[in-house]
Amino acid sequence: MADKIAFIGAGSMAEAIISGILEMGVCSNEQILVTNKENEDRLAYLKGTYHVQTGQSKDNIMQDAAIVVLATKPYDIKQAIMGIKPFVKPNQLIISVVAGISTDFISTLLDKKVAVVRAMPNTSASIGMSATALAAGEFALTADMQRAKKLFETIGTAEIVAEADMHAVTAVSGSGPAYIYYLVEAMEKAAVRAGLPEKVAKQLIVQTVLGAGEMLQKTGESADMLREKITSKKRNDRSRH
Ligand SMILES: NC(=O)C1=CN([C@@H]2O[C@H](COP(=O)(O)OP(=O)(O)OC[C@H]3O[C@@H](n4cnc5c(N)ncnc54)[C@H](OP(=O)(O)O)[C@@H]3O)[C@@H](O)[C@H]2O)C=CC1
Ligand SMILES: O=C(O)[C@@H]1CCC=N1
Repeated sequence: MADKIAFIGAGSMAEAIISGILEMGVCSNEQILVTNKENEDRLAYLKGTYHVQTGQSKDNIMQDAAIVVLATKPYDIKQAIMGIKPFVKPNQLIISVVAGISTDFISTLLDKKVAVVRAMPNTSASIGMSATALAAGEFALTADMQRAKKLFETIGTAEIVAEADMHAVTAVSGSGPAYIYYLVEAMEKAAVRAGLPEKVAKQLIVQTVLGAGEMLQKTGESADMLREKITSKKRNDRSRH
């Protein structure tokens, strides 16, 4: 894929996708263009770290982009769309990763029959391990969905779902890594409290999380079956199977 990709929003999610697609060699650094609202330090950081093109001119950022990724917080999306609206071209593919914002809302604001795809990746995109769900907007054709799917498959897995399911996806896999990190934080604190050196505790916990994830994937066994193999019953409990 040699398309130029413009990012409207330069936060955690934009960085995770940028880092992932560069790592996977989807496109070159110069083919990634990034803008934000006002934070120049953030753009300088992204330019310095990933050697991507950055700037505040929405016109320049949008000019040759084949794909435009909307990556602002939900409460900023209206202003962000109004900022790029004059520069959106009919052949551009708009991909929004913004939680809770429908493709209809975006299309209505753009007031153009341009393809809009809603995506819900997660921050593991930065290491090529995102679980992404995609939903088609009214003007997104099968070819647009395939293009979006191909892009997100370079940074993990990608599933096409009904747009009505996107709220559930956001809770499950979009926010999913946070549940795991929260669990790890608690395990680390408990391990140190129980006397383990912090470094040893971290190593044991990370490997445990990795191993459990791989067990779920490789054995195909259900989570409750796998859990039961660990949570030994009392000696006289015969309900074990
Ligand atoms: N973080 C995550 O794990 C995931 C996030 N998402 C979704 O991705 C979106 C972005 O989240 P996240 O990256 O965490 O948020 P951040 O707050 O880290 O980044 C938001 C970015 O949007 C920019 N922005 C705000 N207003 C405008 C504007 N008018 N024009 C251009 N850029 C603008 C901000 O710029 P400035 O700093 O200058 O204000 C900032 O760069 C959210 O909608 C979220 O729901 C989806 C999946 C996972
Ligand atoms: O806080 C948010 O907006 C997002 C949704 C998915 C993960 N975090």
